[in-house]
Amino acid sequence: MHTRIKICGLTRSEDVEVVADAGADAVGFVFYPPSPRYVTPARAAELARSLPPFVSVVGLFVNADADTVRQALASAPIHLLQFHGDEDDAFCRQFGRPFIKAARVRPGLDLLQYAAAFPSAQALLLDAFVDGYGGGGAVFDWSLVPAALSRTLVLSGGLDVDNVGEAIRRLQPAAVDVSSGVEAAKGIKDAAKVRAFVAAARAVDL
Ligand SMILES: O=C(O)c1ccccc1NCC(=O)[C@H](O)[C@H](O)COP(=O)(O)O
Repeated sequence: MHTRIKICGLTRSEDVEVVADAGADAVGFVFYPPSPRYVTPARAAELARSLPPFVSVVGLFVNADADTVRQALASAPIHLLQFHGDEDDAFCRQFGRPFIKAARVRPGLDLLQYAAAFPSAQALLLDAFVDGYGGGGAVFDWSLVPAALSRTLVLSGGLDVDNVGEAIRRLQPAAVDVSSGVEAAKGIKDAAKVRAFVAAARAVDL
């Protein structure tokens, strides 16, 4: 099984190069202005020029209006949309692009019901429930993920070099996603942490 790796919240071209060189499968750009990792779509387009072919670009939104999403799609080479707020399936699918929907996991959230509400999603991204919607560096209780959840999953939330292997072994997600765990500061990736995280995730697949 080959677990895909997404590194999210990139803001610098040197970090884009480090992440691609480390072998990540996707990079995420945060189009949510309150985030310290926020970049404009025009900046994301500049950063994406540093990418080699076959590295996916994920555009992340939180409760954006449809025009904002459309303008981003027109301005940057976004391959996959990620909706991380309170969006519903109809809103997410209107752009005619593949999308992943984030669930902010906490006790009491019925993930089977949540998944059923997003039949159009290519995958569900399971993240911790944190202030500011995401990027919190917090791990949620992985035992809250029902074995019956038969959807393509991206595991996220507080992953780092020390727990990503266990995360993959326990939940066998299609992909893992990380931001804080590979940073020196919010939006500033640490090259050694990036490389160590990718190596730890890849080691499980061997
Ligand atoms: O990264 C952010 O700043 C952010 C802000 C608001 C909504 C979502 C955000 N990030 C979404 C991601 O996909 C993160 O990689 C995910 O939440 C995991 O973050 P972390 O726990 O810091 O690894």
